[in-house]
Amino acid sequence: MKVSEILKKNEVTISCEIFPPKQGAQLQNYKAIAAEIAKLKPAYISCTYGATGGTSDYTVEIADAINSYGVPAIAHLTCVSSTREKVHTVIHELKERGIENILALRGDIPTNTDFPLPDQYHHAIELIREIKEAGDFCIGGACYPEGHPEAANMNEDLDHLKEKVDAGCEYLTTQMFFDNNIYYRFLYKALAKGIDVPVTAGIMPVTNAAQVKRTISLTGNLVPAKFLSIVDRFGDNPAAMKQAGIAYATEQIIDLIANGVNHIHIYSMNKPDVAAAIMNNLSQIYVREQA
Ligand SMILES: NC(=O)C1=CN([C@@H]2O[C@H](COP(=O)(O)OP(=O)(O)OC[C@H]3O[C@@H](n4cnc5c(N)ncnc54)[C@H](O)[C@@H]3O)[C@@H](O)[C@H]2O)C=CC1
Ligand SMILES: Nc1nc(=O)c2c([nH]1)NC[C@@H]1CN(c3ccc(C(=O)N[C@@H](CCC(=O)O)C(=O)O)cc3)CN21
Repeated sequence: MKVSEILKKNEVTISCEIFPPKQGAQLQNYKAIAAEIAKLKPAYISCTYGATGGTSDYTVEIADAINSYGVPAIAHLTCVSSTREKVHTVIHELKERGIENILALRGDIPTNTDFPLPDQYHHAIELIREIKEAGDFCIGGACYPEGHPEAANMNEDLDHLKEKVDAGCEYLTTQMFFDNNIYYRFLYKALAKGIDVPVTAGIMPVTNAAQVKRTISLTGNLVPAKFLSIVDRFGDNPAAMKQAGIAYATEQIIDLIANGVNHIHIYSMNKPDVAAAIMNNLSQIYVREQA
């Protein structure tokens, strides 16, 4: 099923995100993680492409497995560290396997190579246009409520975002944020630019202290004082930090839904227990059909 169809319904959706195995890791274990998250009945599950050391070779496999568990899959696809040939091969594989949803991304710029390489991709929009040409996919894009760290300013970043939507992005998913006001302000600015596709709110449950550093380096964001005091107080007590991180994410989600935001994307990242705890906290708020 296309994610654009799911997001059209006037109801709350909660989705999850996982990453593929690193080279040499057991694919079967990652499929088992996907199956566990699928049991929670999220609206869809997305699988990253080469992020965090996971290898892009397995994204198609994992997306296929997600679909087989009865949950719509989104395969991420990044282009900046890839050749056109490789990208077209992956698009072809996705089509063959009946994977209808692609999150079209530029991707993080590798630190060990020169950028830009001649004759290669520079921005997500080039990938969006090529996917659109290649078949009947539902295409999503990324957006940055605090501005992309490489963007000169928010205004320019939003102009590029509008171009991505005009090129065929049917929905957008946000970079993680820890203060909902940042998301609300972003929605107003995006609307003012004429960006009127659904913008799913990306929530990252930070359940250990090491993730805080990782998150700041991924996003270039500041984290609010309220969040930092949680890390300060509970960072070296893993069980307490996990509980506090789950509560923080739950509270963010409840505030979003209470204020009319229907679509929440949890960066659950291969932690079925964390995804389950949040879903359980929302059991009367996000009610799904029983199997
Ligand atoms: N590997 C994965 O699965 C995921 C990766 N990401 C990350 O998101 C980040 C960037 O990806 P996207 O948002 O897809 O990139 P993008 O190409 O849309 O934007 C990246 C930067 O380039 C600027 N830009 C965009 N189009 C432009 C144009 N035509 N001319 C000049 N400047 C332009 C933007 O304002 C922004 O600063 C990366 O850091 C990526 O790795 C995000 C989610 C998942
Ligand atoms: N700049 C950027 N690059 C990305 O790849 C990316 C984003 N932003 N934002 C949205 C999602 C979120 N991503 C994430 C989020 C969290 C972890 C994370 O916490 N990783 C852990 C565990 C990794 C492992 O077990 O291998 C880590 O410590 O790195 C990784 C990728 C990938 N995506």
